[in-house]
Amino acid sequence: MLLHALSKNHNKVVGMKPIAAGKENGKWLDVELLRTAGSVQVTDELLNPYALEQAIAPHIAAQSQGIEIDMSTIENAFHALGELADYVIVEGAGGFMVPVNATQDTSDIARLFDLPVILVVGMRLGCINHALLTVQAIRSAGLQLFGWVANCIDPEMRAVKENIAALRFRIEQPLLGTVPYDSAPDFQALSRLIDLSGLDSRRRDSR
Ligand SMILES: Nc1ncnc2c1ncn2[C@@H]1O[C@H](COP(=O)(O)OP(=O)(O)OP(=O)(O)O)[C@@H](O)[C@H]1O
Ligand SMILES: C[C@H](N)[C@H](N)CCCCCC(=O)O
Ligand SMILES: [Mg+2]
Repeated sequence: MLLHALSKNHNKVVGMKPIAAGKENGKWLDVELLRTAGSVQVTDELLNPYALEQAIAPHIAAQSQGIEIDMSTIENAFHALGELADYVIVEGAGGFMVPVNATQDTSDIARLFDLPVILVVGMRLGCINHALLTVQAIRSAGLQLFGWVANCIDPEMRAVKENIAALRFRIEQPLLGTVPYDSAPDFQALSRLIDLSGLDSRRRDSR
């Protein structure tokens, strides 16, 4: 949805999944989704430098395959994608502070490139605490939270509106959109719910 939303104003957008853990039917789903949503075709080596077999924490999945995740491999791929596209959206794995090797975690990927962070909050009981802790972690990593997305992953959740309001009140950065529960999403159509106009003003500000 983010890639489709960006494509409206920018020709060349690409997704990156530095580390994918877990195959489904022989494929890494996030990698397939990102490849389809991007407007620039790139190799899997750039889009997804680390494709791990098991759907478990990446440092454990990597270790079980005798692989060590090396940030310089991710860095090279990211820079190569940056040459090919106007925007690269980098998807994390499992959250903001998930270990990728003995000393580094997913927040280090964002730090390596000083990326503005988009926090996707899976709306369910416990998400307020989870989201606010993540906002604090983003700040203490020295990164900028660009905005957040409310993703309605639980069709049974009670007081969804009130929960979103509670987060809006407590998170300074904008809510970029609310994604409804949808078991067969049309990402292109749903992208109308995402507002990334702040990215362009951010670009203007930095000139
Ligand atoms: N809005 C939604 N409506 C219905 N199901 C959803 C929604 N968002 C996510 N899901 C389902 O929840 C599961 C986990 O979602 P998803 O894979 O997008 O999480 P993720 O945060 O990208 O995970 P990872 O960090 O591993 O990439 C998937 O089965 C997905 O289909
Ligand atoms: C496999 C899964 N979909 C994610 N890619 C990895 C989740 C790792 C979570 C690690 C943890 O916080 O305990
Ligand atoms: Mg994902």
